[in-house]
Amino acid sequence: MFERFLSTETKYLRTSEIRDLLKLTEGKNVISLAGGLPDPQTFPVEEIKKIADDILLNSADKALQYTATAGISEFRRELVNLSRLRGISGIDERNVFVTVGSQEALFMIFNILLDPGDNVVVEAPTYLAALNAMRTRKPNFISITVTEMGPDLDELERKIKDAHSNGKKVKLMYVIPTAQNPAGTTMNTEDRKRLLEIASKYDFLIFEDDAYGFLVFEGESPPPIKAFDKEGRVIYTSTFSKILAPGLRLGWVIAHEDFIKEMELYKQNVDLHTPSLSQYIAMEAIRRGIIQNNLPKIRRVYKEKRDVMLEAIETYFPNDARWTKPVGGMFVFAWLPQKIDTTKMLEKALQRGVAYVPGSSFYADYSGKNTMRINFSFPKKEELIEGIKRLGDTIKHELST
Ligand SMILES: Cc1ncc(COP(=O)(O)O)c(CN)c1O
Ligand SMILES: O=C(O)/C=C/CC(=O)O
Repeated sequence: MFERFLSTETKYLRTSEIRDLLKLTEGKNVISLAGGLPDPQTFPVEEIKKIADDILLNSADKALQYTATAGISEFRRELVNLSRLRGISGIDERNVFVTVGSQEALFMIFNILLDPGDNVVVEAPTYLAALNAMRTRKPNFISITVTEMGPDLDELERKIKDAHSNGKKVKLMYVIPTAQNPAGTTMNTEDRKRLLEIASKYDFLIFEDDAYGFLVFEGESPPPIKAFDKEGRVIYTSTFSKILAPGLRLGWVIAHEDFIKEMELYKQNVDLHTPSLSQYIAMEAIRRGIIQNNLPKIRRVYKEKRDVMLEAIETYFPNDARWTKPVGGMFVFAWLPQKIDTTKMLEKALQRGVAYVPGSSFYADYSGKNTMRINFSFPKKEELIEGIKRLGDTIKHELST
């Protein structure tokens, strides 16, 4: 009925397999290894309740009111402090912008920057909801292979030189340097600095998505690329979804103040401002040290769950499968024998009571047909084992047909 009335951009929208699977498996007897849901045991429920009570007692007139588009000033100042914990310094509140989850930041930033045909570098694989947000802008994707060390920078430099020799300029690179979604990879500091040098040499922007920056549970979490950015070339985003609660729908951007002004102009037309109450809750959670004090527990829970999943994969997956060993984040990415199409196999897995995200959605060109992303943060440990067993049985049956 509405097809003929839809805008061109709307026709480019693609569904999120993650969101669809959340809907499909909700309330069903299926062990979901699909969505990257935080473990509810990591939510500081009592502390949030106390904060909400205090806010509504002392600041209801502001916390329930319209507030500034860029974010509440006091909160933006607290975000400067939280970002300092991640190693980002030399900024003030004029460089900080608050969004409805970092997903809103993704959508806004791509819409502010990208024109049809712009050359955009992405990792292969990368976060599928970022690809979907970019697709409506109809860019030209340049995909860079993700190795165990993160994006292959030799391949990157080669492809950029090639683009330049053909008169093509690269607009930006979208990169997840720490505990990457879906691959789980983490770039070392040397490669982060090298990537920034390449961006400066060829004059393109870096969009650094640091959604899991606080969730490295093995070794140190290297400083974000933004920490080395002296030119204002890096647009940095992060989120409270993994360190406080995703239902608060809170993310933030750190960028040159001129870009923040562009975001303010854009967001006035989207939703006026980010929910005031959520901002007040997160601000108090930072001030009271609740986030900082909860991080060790979150990291311990996810490291233990990662170990349970990796052990189960070793036991139940076929020998010719391979998979990542993430040092942080919430996911393992697996490559299965070439004959398997994980998108086609999903229905059979669901019938056996397990869900995962087919890997091809994480590739700009929908390649990776034999790959899958499996989540370890949400299911209980015993469900992780049973889910991987069901998945292993599904794969072995697929291989036998
Ligand atoms: C890499 C990445 N970026 C952004 C997001 C969006 O998260 P949110 O909107 O909850 O901040 C996610 C959520 N899983 C993610 O994995
Ligand atoms: O699983 C992911 O990567 C994203 C989770 C957020 C969502 O539920 O869409």
